[in-house]
Amino acid sequence: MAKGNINVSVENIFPLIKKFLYSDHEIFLRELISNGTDATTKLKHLIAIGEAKTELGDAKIEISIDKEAKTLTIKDQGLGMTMDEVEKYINQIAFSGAEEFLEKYKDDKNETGVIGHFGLGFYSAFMVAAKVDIFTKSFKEDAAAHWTCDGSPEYTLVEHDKKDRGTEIVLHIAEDSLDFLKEDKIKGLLNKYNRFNQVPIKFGTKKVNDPDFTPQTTTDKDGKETTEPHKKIDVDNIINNTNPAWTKAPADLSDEDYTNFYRELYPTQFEESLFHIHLNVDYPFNLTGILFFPKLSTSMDMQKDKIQLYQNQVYVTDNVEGIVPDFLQMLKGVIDSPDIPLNVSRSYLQADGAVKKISGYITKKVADKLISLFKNNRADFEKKWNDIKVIIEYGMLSEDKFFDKAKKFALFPTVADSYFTFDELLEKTKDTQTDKDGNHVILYASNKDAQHSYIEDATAKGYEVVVLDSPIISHLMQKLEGGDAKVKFTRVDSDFIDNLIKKDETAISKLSEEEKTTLKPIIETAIAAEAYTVQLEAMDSDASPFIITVPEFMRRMKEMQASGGGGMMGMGNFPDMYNLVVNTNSPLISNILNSKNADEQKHLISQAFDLAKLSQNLLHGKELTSFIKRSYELIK
Ligand SMILES: Nc1ncnc2c1ncn2[C@@H]1O[C@H](COP(=O)(O)OP(=O)(O)OP(=O)(O)O)[C@@H](O)[C@H]1O
Repeated sequence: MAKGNINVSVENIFPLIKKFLYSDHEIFLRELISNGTDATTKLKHLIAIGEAKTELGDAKIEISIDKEAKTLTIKDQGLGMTMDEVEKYINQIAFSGAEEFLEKYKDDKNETGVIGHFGLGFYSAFMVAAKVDIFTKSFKEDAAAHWTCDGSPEYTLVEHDKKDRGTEIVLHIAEDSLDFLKEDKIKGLLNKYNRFNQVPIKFGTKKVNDPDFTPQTTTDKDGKETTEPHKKIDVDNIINNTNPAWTKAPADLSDEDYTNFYRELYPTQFEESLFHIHLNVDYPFNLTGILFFPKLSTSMDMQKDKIQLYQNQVYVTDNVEGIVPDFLQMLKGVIDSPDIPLNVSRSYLQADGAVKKISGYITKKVADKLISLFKNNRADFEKKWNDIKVIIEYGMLSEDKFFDKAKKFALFPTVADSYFTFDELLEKTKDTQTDKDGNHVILYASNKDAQHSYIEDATAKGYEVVVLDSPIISHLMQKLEGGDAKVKFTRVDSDFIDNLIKKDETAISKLSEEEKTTLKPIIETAIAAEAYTVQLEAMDSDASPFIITVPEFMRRMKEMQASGGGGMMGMGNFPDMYNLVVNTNSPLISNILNSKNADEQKHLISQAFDLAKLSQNLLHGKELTSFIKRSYELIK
């Protein structure tokens, strides 16, 4: 028997391991299963190259709980260890690995940047165990070994009579970690970390129909048929799928396989995805995965279902910040890469060259997929546009390379449900919508219903009005305008129709300059205390007498500030600014001007002003009530 001291340079490493990131205690199971998985795949390799003369058999990893003995056992049928190997791998290598890991992170408890925490390895067992036994038998001829350690730096290592190949790790669960003896707890952990593990994991048994049994159907004297119940048998309860879709070649998968995988990944998500992108690269880094464009939904499940990061089919985290570009974090799916350094802080991750390349590769694959969808089936792409536009618009804003590609397929739907790319839109509108100064004006509405009357005026003139309603659209407009000094986006209600796109013809005003000077203060007084700038304009006599407009520049700056930076500082706090455009050619305005009765004048102005407000959805509360009262009076 060998007794020894694990080479301790940190005074006592075990209390430290125990304290390490309290909430992460559960990772011990993932670490031990990973060791068992490595041991199994290593053996498979040795058999394949003829170095191990044994059969792999139905090698699996078995997890079992003994509530009475208070033990949790992880047993594999991998290559096992000889006595010498235990000495080398567990007492020296594993220990120095754990030591190095703790040295790095012991002062880092609050550093949320550490993701994954891979690398603590075998000694993470001491986060939950008061004592650990290892029983191991190598595939080589040597005798089996029994190593035990109770959390002090002392261990014992003796021969053992274990006959079957592989390693059995028995954790004597500590009093403060008894939770890990509960089946549901272990089931939950296996499902979280290991449901796509490369080697099958058995946890208990389950009852299934006996395949060798055919239930008999008998007919009684009344002719009623009864079928006997199916005979049940106990089989291993294998908790994982060792060949998830992302590990297969895209050519071997049908659309249905992808749909099924989406369901497998997010069992509580009933909405299907819009389309998928299969990632598969082995140079200059290794990465596989499948990303799904979800149907946009506000349900909580959707927020919960994030992209999951795996390393060799072992779950690491669903925080992919830094690895997946920000704008694609709304996607769902899986990324698996052994090349992502996981036990490093996030700031390091973002500076890491390989990780940057991964992020760039993902962006490029997504853009390529979108281009092919757009080219191959434009009608379908148009149908999906509403669900994907926020992601694409966000991407165009945040990644210049993506902007260049997406400009070719980003769509601008019109109020009449036609979909144009930006270039098509410019081409379609360049003749009709270029003003006298050569500015090419793109008219848009943010809400088809609320801006209905303005849209009507614009379409009556033969203008195209596009519907742009994403929260970040004002930033994107700014960016698109930046690309061409002559292109200007203008919302349909930002001015009266003739001013939206100024043409050369000047309308003749029915009112003289003198009449205008008289009219303006009358209106200003009647609408006093309101934040409106009165603007007299000669318009078509059939056009509305009063029109409320919201100047484009001020509104857009406010919107940009509200949706995160980009606007002018402090603009977000400015009150809304409105113009009241008075049509001096409207017969009603002549009536107001010619009325000798001040009360009647005020009455007409209030009624027309309220109607203008109503068409901008600005009439609320007390004002709306008195408008309704006044209107009923009129029809009495
Ligand atoms: N179940 C096992 N079967 C065979 N060898 C094992 C087993 N568990 C651990 N070992 C040996 O002990 C070594 C150290 O294990 P440990 O988990 O501490 O580190 P690691 O697996 O090498 O790396 P990581 O830090 O990524 O876990 C392993 O490299 C392996 O050689």
